[in-house]
Amino acid sequence: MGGGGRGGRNRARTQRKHFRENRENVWKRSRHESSDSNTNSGWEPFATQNPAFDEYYKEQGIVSLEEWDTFNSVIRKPLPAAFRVNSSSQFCADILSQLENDFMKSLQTEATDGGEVEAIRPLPWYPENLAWQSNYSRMQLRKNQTLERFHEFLKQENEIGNITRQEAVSMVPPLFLDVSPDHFVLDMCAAPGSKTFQLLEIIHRSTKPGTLPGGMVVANDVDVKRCNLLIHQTKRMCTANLIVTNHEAQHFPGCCLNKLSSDSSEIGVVKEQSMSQLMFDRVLCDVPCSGDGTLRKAPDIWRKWNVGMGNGIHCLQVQIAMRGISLLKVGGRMVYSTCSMNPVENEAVVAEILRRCGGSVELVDVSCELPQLVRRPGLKKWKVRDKGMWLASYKDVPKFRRAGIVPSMFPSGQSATDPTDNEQDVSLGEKHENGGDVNSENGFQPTENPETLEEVSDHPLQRCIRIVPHDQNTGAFFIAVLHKLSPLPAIQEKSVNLQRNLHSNNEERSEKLSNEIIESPNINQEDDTDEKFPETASDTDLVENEPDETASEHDPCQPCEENKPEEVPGDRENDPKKAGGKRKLQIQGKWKGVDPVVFFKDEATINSIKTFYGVGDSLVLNGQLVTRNSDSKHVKRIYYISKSVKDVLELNLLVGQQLKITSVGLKMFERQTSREGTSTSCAFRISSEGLPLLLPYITKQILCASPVDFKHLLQYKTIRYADFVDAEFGEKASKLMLGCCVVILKKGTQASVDPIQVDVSTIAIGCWKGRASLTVMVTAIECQEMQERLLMRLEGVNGTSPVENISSDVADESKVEESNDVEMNEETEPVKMATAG
Ligand SMILES: C[S@@+](CC[C@H](N)C(=O)[O-])C[C@H]1O[C@@H](n2cnc3c(N)ncnc32)[C@H](O)[C@@H]1O
Repeated sequence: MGGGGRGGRNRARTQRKHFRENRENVWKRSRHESSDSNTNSGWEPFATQNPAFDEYYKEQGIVSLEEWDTFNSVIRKPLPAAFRVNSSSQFCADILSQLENDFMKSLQTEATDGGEVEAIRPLPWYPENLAWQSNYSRMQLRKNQTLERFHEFLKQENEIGNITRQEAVSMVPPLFLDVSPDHFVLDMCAAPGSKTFQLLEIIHRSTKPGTLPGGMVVANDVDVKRCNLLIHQTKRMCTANLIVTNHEAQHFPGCCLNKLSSDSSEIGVVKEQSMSQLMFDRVLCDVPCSGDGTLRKAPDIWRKWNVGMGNGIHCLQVQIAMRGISLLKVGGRMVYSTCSMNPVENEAVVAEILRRCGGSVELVDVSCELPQLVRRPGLKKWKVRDKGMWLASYKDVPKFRRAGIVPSMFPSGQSATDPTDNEQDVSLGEKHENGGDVNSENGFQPTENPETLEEVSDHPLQRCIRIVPHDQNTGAFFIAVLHKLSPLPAIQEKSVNLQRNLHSNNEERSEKLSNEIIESPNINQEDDTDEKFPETASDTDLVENEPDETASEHDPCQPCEENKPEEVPGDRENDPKKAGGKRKLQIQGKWKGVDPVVFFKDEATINSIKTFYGVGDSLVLNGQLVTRNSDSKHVKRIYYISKSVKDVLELNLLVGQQLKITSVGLKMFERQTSREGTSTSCAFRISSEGLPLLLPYITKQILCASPVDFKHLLQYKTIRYADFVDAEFGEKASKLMLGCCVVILKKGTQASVDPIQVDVSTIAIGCWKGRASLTVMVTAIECQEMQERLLMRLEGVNGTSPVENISSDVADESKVEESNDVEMNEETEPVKMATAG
């Protein structure tokens, strides 16, 4: 528990609108143009012709000419809908059983009339049958009435966080990352967050109730609005092991603690710092790209596609990947991936990483991993196209184009000024085929005829993975797995030192900061998810961009990318010296646009919470609670963070808040008020996200209800004490303290007097104990979900439907109170109370 599918709250509607606009749903715009939703024919609402695309990819040989027609027809068909069951959800087994025993059969009969094609099936390469693909596109699911029940199921479970809808091939990179629950993982370009969610599922996969994994995920994206999408997406996971940051990935801070700062007690945060540098066991580098692998999902790309898209983003991709490698621990694994088919964005970037890293990084042969995933080897030769010309080597690039077309785009990666320089890297490629073994003895020789002589890389690029749409009815994807064998070469070290100096400067600044201020979420609900072709972005909020340790002064990629540190004009508050003193910083935090968050250490409040709910010392609260308000008397929400996140936040403080954190922590407590007044002893209620983690530690304000009474609570939301079927339960409830309490569903033979025991199957809800009645405090959708799950479990036990009996037990519905005596007082995230009826 603590991580696992209970979110999807009040922002869902706004965010859904947001999602409707994005690439996932782009086929939908064509509704008026297409009348047939049940077949794949008649699905060409967008112009899906682009001669430049055909010419480019035919020449690059990404598929053989014999396959071209099949490839060409499949990429014009809508993408089948795919989704994944959240392995850390409490209801994972129930959902899998529902898919296998109900939907697999019923959809087959209803939708395909017993036809041969499976309506839904598990993806054979995904572990434990967790990922599924339907034979229908998302739009078909929406429009076809016979599929309505299944569509509703997908929507509800997705909103709750029990499943995640995600393109099948997009699930591949996190699998190759080989993540363990104790890993520190960096997701460099993370929004909108489908892979982050998947990483969190893996991190949380074997977590026991009331515990948290040792690892954590830092999910970063340069785009603030997309960060908000990411935050919304990952909220469904209810995790305390995530930090969301907002940086240019190529300048992601290293948070390197120099000696001065580790000895310093002036900022008084931690004397014994467990980390001295932010390094990761795993890095996911799912970079911005031209996105032509998603043509089936986003047919608008047909119209926009041109060769400049891949060429224009190559350098940024190299820089992000190199920053990723530099933040990777020795022995760690990094996955580089794109949803593009273009070798300039794929193999060329991987080859450049290998060149820059010397022998310190190897491209891993993963042919034995996920054996059921159909994949093709990476290319060893390709060409670059620019301004209507095919270029076989850098030498062919006209001088005036050399700012945009750089050597690393070519298989040799060489500028070819000195043929002897190239001996190690390239060979004559006339006779070589992509993916085959290459003899590199010949060395590179400039040629006058690029049509006949091609460069061929001698890096083992065949170890890269290409997934093409017609192999297993998916989108296209590119994946390369890299292993860091040793620290990066000396040139990289030089830049690390430079970076350390900058950190010292930061340290001076941090002396000016008050204790414990960290950056915080500033959840901005502006509605814009336009997942357009990502441009080379610059983070204008970033005032202290570090030098890219991987981009040396002679970085040939410099011309196509603005990567100079940018000072925001007039951004005085980011500089303590200019900001008018300490007080201002305390209020605003370091980063423009993000509210300050503080470690919450108000002992009186923490003790009141512990006493009220009977939480003992076995749950560490001290040091692992954060808020967004430095005035502890007016804190409204208190967030819980894992030990791993705490360590990173402390390090971040010590290094002068290099991380611009937009979200952190699991909302655990919220200030409570009621029209009836509240108990004076505790001002905070337990939030529904925090309940699973807290549940095993609660010994007071907790009751066990019979299935009948539990169901009534979900159904009627508010029940007077005298009206519970189990009178003893009603009486016990009436004797609780006024305020928040927890009701758990009694199991089988369990008697009311038995001590409450919690395990993974325990179902619990937060309630409000009023003067005359008990009211549930969960959202309408959660109530609905829980009722359905309960129904299934109870039906499963007896074979009959005890729920029908339960219904008949409702002697007098008029007894059920309509009123809701709880008043939610939160500013931005009021829990929408389920209302009776
Ligand atoms: C392919 S998408 C990532 C998809 C994401 N990994 C997922 O699975 O949901 C690329 C992302 O990179 C972000 N991006 C673009 N330039 C960036 C940069 N310089 N640093 C960090 N992120 C960047 C974009 O905002 C976009 O969200």
